[in-house]
Amino acid sequence: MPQTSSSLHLFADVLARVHGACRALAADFSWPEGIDFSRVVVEPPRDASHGDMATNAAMVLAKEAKAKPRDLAEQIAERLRADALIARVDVAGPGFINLTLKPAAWAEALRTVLREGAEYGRIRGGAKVNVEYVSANPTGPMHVGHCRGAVFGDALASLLQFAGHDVTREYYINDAGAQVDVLARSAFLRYREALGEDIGAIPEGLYPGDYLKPVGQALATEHGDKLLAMSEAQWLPTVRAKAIAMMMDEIKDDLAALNIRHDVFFSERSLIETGNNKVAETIDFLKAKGDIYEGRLPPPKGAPVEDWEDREQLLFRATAYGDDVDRPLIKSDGSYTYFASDIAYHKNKFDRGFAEMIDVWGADHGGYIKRMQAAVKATTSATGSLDVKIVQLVKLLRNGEPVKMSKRSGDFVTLREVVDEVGQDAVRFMMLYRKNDAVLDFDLAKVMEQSRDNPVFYVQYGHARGHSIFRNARAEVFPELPEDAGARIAWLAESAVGTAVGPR
Ligand SMILES: NC(=[NH2+])NCCC[C@H](N)C(=O)O
Repeated sequence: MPQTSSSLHLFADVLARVHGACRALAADFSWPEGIDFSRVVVEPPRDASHGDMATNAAMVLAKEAKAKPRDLAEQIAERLRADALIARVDVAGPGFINLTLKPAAWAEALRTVLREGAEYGRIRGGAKVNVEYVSANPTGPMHVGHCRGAVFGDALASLLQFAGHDVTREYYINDAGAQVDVLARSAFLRYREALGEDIGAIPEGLYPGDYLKPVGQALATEHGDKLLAMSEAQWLPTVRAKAIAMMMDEIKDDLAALNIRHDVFFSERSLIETGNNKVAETIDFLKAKGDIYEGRLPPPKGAPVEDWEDREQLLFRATAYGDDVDRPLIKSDGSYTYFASDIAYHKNKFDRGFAEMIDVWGADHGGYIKRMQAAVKATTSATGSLDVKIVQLVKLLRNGEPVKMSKRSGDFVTLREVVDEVGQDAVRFMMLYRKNDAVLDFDLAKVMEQSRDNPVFYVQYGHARGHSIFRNARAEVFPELPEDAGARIAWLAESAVGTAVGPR
């Protein structure tokens, strides 16, 4: 993505200075060509008393620079000490470098924020980005796990959009696998129930939730008892289509309750339409490139692998693109693997103009990342990129106790139940409260409390306190500080705020 920031972030600025120091050393000491500086980071130090920022530069570059991390750190530190922005440089531990900036650097950063106002953070010349998130299977209402991916993906898309990218929010509907046939059979049972039959307990292996009752009723209204006379092969496509449509309507409603709206809903089934089979096309495309072969997979070494079969089969050469094993494309029953369709799907995104793709997936998809990235590399000749964000599980609690399943869904607590109970804002806030890759505790009782243990309340409290700071400033320090927010920002940008934040 373009990096032409109008207001270089202070951390990015300091990182550029660290890179500069390393590049100068590379020239002076003739380090080998092509050293990868991308692992160098500048972050807040773990302990604030160590300074404003810390960098791992010496630690990650030492090997290639053929120096001891500690010695290299001293050399980098020496150069950074000459930097006008930096007040103090300390080498710590095995070779960390701690930096303290001059107060003027922070004051200038604040002034930039004030000057740019609501435009702060935008870039020029954004890219077309596709963010795929939620993509929950259309087999029932969404649960709290989906909720986290939904909010995270939506916030990420909004952020990219604000920054200046041309963002498309997309949902992949998995409407082609075995699970939607199970959905159809479950709905058919509810249809018989709606016609007055006593269906007894829902058999093992079918979806038990009450949410399929309306589907059964709708089918009965639409078809009367006509479907009863048909064979399963005859009624299944009709029942499946109806059930999927009704599930998707429900999912869209649930998402709307969180103020989430996707631009594109992409059907997996549309990829394998007769006469327009994108999966077959993609397989041919990869075959022509030499990325597909007939072969046998070695038995998995560690834990059992779900799709391993000891047979000669069609394989994608994923190992040529960074994956651990080659991957099956066609199952023993002749149908495509989930992965085969997904390759065609991502190729389709690329063909629609999205070289930048981001997928937000649930915690159970961790093992699937490498193969999908390999496929994107292969189908786009490495001109497209796929970034995958995994969202970890949410532990739903009430006063510290795990919340049990709900009746409506048959097993899980639905997203709707949670939103209805605590409201959209609290849900959205809590879903972003921890990093996406850390497990999250979400206590339904706590988010309603008026206490400092409740982060939702605490942020609102912080907002109120922020206003009282301006009120006090006006009363005691700057009587001329405007009350109107816009005028206040303009005044602060022009004022001697540098002296106000610096040491006196
Ligand atoms: N392109 C993808 N594979 N997206 C993720 C799909 C997630 C899948 N439907 C699930 O519910 O687990």
